[in-house]
Amino acid sequence: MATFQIKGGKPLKGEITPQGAKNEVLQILCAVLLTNEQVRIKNIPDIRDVNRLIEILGDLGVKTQKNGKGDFTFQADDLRLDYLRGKQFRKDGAALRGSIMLMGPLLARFGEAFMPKPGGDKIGRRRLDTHFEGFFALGAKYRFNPDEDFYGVEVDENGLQGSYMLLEEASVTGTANIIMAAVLAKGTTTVYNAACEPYIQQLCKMLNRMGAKISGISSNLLTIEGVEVLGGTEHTCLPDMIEIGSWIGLAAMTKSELTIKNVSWENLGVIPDVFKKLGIKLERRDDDIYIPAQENYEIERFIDGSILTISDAPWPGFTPDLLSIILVIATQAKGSVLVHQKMFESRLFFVDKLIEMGAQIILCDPHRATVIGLNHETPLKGAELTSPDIRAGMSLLIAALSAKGETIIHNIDQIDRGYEDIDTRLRAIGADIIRA
Ligand SMILES: CC(=O)N[C@H]1[C@@H](OP(=O)(O)OP(=O)(O)OC[C@H]2O[C@@H](n3ccc(=O)[nH]c3=O)[C@H](O)[C@@H]2O)O[C@H](CO)[C@@H](O)[C@@H]1O
Ligand SMILES: C=C(OP(=O)(O)O)C(=O)O
Repeated sequence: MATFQIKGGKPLKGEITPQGAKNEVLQILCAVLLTNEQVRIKNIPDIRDVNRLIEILGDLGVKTQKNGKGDFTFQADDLRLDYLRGKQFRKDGAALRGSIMLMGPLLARFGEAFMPKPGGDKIGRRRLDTHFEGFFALGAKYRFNPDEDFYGVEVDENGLQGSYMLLEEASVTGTANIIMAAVLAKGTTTVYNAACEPYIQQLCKMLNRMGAKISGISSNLLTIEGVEVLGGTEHTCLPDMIEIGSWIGLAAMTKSELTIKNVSWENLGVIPDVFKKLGIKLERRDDDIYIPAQENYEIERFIDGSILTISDAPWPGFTPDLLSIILVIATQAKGSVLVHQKMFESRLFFVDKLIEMGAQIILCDPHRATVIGLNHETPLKGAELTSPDIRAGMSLLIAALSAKGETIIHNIDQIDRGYEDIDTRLRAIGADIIRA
């Protein structure tokens, strides 16, 4: 398995263009199944999870044509649905989280859908109740008694029927699945407590261009009037906000001057402000983020003087996918912060590795860690580490680039799952990193 060898402590400098958004493109790719016409998608990142989903679509019979870098045309006009019942799909589908979103479009268009228990990061329990409760509200039933590893749902000859649903939680992939099922259902579906991340907004806008009738986009109350058929379209994915946050963190930790190009500011929500609360200076320059080289950054306190807490929440709250990055940056800030990861149970355990590198962190419980910043007075020191999940992996990479000495990171497949060509892009701005 590949590793990264990093010699840290060097300031970096230059421009970075963020890749297309992983979690958006996974939804958008599944939506190509909703029409037999061509769908062209641009700004697709060349990362492992996305490439796997494109392969699954190909095995399912979707015609795939590459027009250029990150630019593909798909056509789902002649599918091999038996692939979904075979052993190969059990293996392929289980390799990533995003494949669960094949279910909604398949159910809507073909009346049945199968799915192995999806993969993705091992960051605690990742239940699927919202997805299934949504399908059941639209009239679907289990095709067979679900076992732990394989699910099947179907709908009778009357097809899916629109209905009202109040989701138990604002699940991102769950909401995407329900929307993709409901666009072809008979009648009107109302989804309250819907997730409303830019990923979901983008999906809804694309579906409307295909002929769907979705209103309430960007709110948590969606109204979807079912239509009989959807047509082709073109779609361009947003820049990846999680990658943008990762670059901000990297700049601060390594005292680097970076410009992040074309970030789509209006889709970043609270992300820039949360980094500013850690004392990081960043400027809006047109649609870019400019981060000057900074010797220090000081964590703010709450107005009453108490220690700052940064926690995750469904959009427009702060995304859980950036908390690991926040945690690593805080290790070299001036001041203290409590990082509270409310959604996932096992995402903070990687702090052990940062502690090994010399960070001052107290893991209070699986959801909360207090970080006492070193104010760049004592650098982290190089270590041999294994990347446990995609965002912890990127955080360790950032720690390594700021650290004194050499760090080796194993299991970098986890990082490649979500960050395109990361070592080449880092070398281009001056990092000393080798893939071995
Ligand atoms: C492929 C993809 O798009 N993955 C993202 C998606 O995963 P995914 O869609 O799997 O995550 P969900 O939104 O379903 O839920 C994530 C976790 O948060 C909990 N939860 C969720 C909503 C809520 O209101 N309260 C609550 O506690 C869930 O129980 C679960 O443990 O959204 C997550 C939450 O932003 C991100 O971390 C993942 O990167
Ligand atoms: C948790 C993540 O991904 P996935 O849902 O694909 O595991 C992530 O992108 O941070």
